Amino acid sequence: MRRLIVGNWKMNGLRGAEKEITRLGELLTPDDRKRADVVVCPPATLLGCLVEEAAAAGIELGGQNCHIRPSGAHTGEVSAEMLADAGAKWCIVGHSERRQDHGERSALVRAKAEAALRAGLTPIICVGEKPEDHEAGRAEAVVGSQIEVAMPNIGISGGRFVTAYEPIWAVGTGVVPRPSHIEAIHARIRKTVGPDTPILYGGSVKGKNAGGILSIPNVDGALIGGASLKAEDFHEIISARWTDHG
Ligand SMILES: O=C(CO)COP(=O)(O)O
Repeated sequence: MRRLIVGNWKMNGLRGAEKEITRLGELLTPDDRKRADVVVCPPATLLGCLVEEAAAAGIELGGQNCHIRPSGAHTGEVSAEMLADAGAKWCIVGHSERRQDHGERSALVRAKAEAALRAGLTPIICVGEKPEDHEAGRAEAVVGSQIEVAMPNIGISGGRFVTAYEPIWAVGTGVVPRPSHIEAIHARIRKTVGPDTPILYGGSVKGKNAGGILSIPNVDGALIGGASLKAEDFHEIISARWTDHG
């Protein structure tokens, strides 16, 4: 089965980043393209600059966040319509850095996912437990309730969405959960989202561990931070060998 590999550049990238996209396009082999769909989510300021290079490289673009309204008096915000207008096809919502830094809760994340759907974008809904929840053995319960609340109304624009499990203690730390942990949480998410919604894993995915992670049952792709910034590193992940779990 094809995997979905998404790069989240976070607050990184200035003009000139086009060359990373072009380089990635050069690195992707026909076999890579057969095995994976590739999406890059740069800062909103770069979307317009990267559109041509991304199209030439066969890569889709996404936003990293959106407002719940299409337009209006919301200083400093970017709407899903604006992201779509700038060339995005996807939008990350509910990333743990937004939940932590901006107090976003799952009900707001759901409203953002629905706004993305109304704008014709595919939302990538992030969930994941804090270190203290993990240590207390509450990961499954916490993630289960996050996804139950954040899941959009299926009736909106066909309702296609993607989920991403990113345990906060694994984001940017170099620590990766045991495969059995990832498997258990993905199985819990699957129960809520059903068989057709891709579930990505995110948190310290690198070229070296990507094949193993992408071989875990119910891991349909990966959401990558640091290792998506350089085309070579990102390509190492996309070209990793995984085994299908049917
Ligand atoms: O937050 C992430 C992707 O959204 C994961 O970040 P890292 O890959 O840098 O751990």
